[in-house]
Amino acid sequence: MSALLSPEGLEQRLRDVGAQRYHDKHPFHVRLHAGGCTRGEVQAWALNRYTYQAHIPVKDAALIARTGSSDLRRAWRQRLVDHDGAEAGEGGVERWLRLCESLGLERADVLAFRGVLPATRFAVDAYVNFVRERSLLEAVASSLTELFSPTIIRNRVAGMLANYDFVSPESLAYFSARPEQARRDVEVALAYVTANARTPAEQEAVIAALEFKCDMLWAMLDALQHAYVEPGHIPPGAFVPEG
Ligand SMILES: O=C(O)c1cc(C(=O)O)c2c(n1)C(=O)C(=O)c1cc(C(=O)O)[nH]c1-2
Repeated sequence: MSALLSPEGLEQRLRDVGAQRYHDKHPFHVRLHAGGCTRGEVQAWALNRYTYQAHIPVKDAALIARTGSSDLRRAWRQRLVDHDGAEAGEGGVERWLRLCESLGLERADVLAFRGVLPATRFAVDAYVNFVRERSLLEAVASSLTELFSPTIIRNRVAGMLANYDFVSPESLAYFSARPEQARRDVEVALAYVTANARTPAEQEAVIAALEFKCDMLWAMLDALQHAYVEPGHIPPGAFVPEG
């Protein structure tokens, strides 16, 4: 039986999970950021990642529906505004669609999830179901990959702007707001987790939830790598790059 960790000790264990398993280390991301991807591979990444983006507010709404705490609902609802916008035509999901369009994808195809890899759908569904079905503590903890997202986003934007002539600061506008939003999201989630994981078993469940989330993000990139890079087996019905 493990000992009860201090809040700082728990945070350190969570940071260790990211250091070992976060998707910044995945070969597909390394290739994407270093300029090694073809335009078709970048399109496939953006198209598949749209599935994740579109379901983030679905899982956040599911989490809000599960809590009896006004404080948690009030803090968490900002995420819905960030992704869905305060008005139609605003917000992160819309900005991700514009990124896809700027890469030459048809908006209607992206919105319909046309050509998305089966493994992307399964991974994203697993995340939404995790947040619906596991304890509220685990659901909150699973968002904590955002501890690590500001660094990968900074590296991605710098790398993609330096290496691809078909990418512009406007096309990457999605990422401008994210580091600050992630910092605020993490503050809420980390405070919740450290206050509510009060037994060694609860702390282990929090750590396992973050491992699950890292695995899910990793699996999405494994699917992209397998389909579009090595060995290049595109599943039936999935997006086929031109040329
Ligand atoms: O670009 C990235 O690598 C990255 C990673 C993550 C993440 O770690 O889950 C998120 C995002 N971006 C992101 O933009 C985002 O809105 C987001 C929400 C969440 C979440 O689990 O609630 N993760 C992430």
